Amino acid sequence: MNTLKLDPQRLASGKVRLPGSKSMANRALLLSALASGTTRLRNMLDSDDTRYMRKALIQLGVGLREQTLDGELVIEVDGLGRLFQCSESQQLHLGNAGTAMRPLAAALAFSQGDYVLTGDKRMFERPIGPLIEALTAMGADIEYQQNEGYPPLLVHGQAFSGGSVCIDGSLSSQFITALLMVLPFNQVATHVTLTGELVSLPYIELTLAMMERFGVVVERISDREFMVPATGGYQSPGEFLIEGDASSASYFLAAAAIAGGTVRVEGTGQKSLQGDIAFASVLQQMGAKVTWGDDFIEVERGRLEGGQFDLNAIPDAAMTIATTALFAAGATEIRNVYNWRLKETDRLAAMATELRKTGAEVEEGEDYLRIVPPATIKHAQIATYDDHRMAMCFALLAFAPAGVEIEDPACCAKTYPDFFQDFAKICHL
Ligand SMILES: O=C(O)C1=C[C@@H](OP(=O)(O)O)[C@@H](O)[C@H](O)C1
Ligand SMILES: C=C(OP(=O)(O)O)C(=O)O
Repeated sequence: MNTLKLDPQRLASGKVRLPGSKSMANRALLLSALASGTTRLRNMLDSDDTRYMRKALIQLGVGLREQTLDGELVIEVDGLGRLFQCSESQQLHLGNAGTAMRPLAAALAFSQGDYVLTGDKRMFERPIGPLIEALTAMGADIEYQQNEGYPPLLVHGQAFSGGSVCIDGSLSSQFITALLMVLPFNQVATHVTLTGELVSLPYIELTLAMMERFGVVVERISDREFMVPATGGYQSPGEFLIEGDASSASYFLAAAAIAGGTVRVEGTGQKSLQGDIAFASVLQQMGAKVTWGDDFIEVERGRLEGGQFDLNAIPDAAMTIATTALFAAGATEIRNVYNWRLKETDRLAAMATELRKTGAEVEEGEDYLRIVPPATIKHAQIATYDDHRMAMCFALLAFAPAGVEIEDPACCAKTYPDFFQDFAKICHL
């Protein structure tokens, strides 16, 4: 087992230019592939999740050209101006990338051809049933190859039928995102009704904002009803800049809040389309000092106090609050995060187990964690469960008196291959 030992650090300070947002990168790749015209995607993230998407698009016949300019990855995508059409059946391996599996399942359901969508073992445990039900109601023909409701999938491309659909958004917003992104290709405008207790709402806003940049304006009839116009597809905006990843920003901002001095992340800011910038507001509520710019966020240390936070809107950055809680006075309760259980690992169980190794007292509920920090954070060897965010959020224990050891640090490649190099740059003895 490869482990990374982080010796105890005294101070966090410096600037970090963030890698591109995974959520924006995979949406932008797919929208560009389907749009009419060529799109130049700036600040592309180069990580496992975006590589799965890129590779799949190439297999589906999309022309992608890569260039690195001053360290920035730029990808030019020759849009098809239609859905996919493959004469031979294609097997797409999508790793554990939810943002590739869900949107591609929807796009391929109404493309021509037969497709197998497969991935890592964990992907076979992550539900997709509510999306497949909605697609099927619109005419799709999709078979589950192993277990009902889960990938791998066998998709026989079909034409759309009908102009209205309901979709359950209580397990993942990605189902709604996936459905919305394919619907402009329907022959008629589609009335979409969202059912269930909705989760991760800012990601739906991100989808709508990005569809708009590609020429499709979805009408909001109410909080739960949308009308997606039948535009025949998307128009390339020419160039699209992928913002710095706001979830990745959370590790650096939390480091400053815990250890001081001042850390600035660049590439995202108060005008961001990403919901995870709200992480900085949670740090502020805990006592950190936050300064917002249009393209940066800066945090200075404050006296951190725990509290009760409903973090349903920012499930990814919420994991960073769980490790920050070890450095706060009093208990922290992270509420309304049931779908942590459906992600790279069962994050509620994994988080509770690993936090306890530090001496913290942790209560794990069905959809919450209550964390009481220990008097002194103990040295621990942290298991990471092939979950990039477990590896990255526990790096904060470098600011504990005895440091930390992180198992399999390379799993951070899912969204941030250079994370530990960048983290080392803001750590000071
Ligand atoms: O749409 C997206 O880009 C994402 C939505 C969220 O998933 P859920 O909607 O399943 O919570 C988030 O956790 C994931 O990392 C990215
Ligand atoms: C939940 C995550 O990934 P995915 O896009 O695979 O759902 C994540 O990045 O934390």
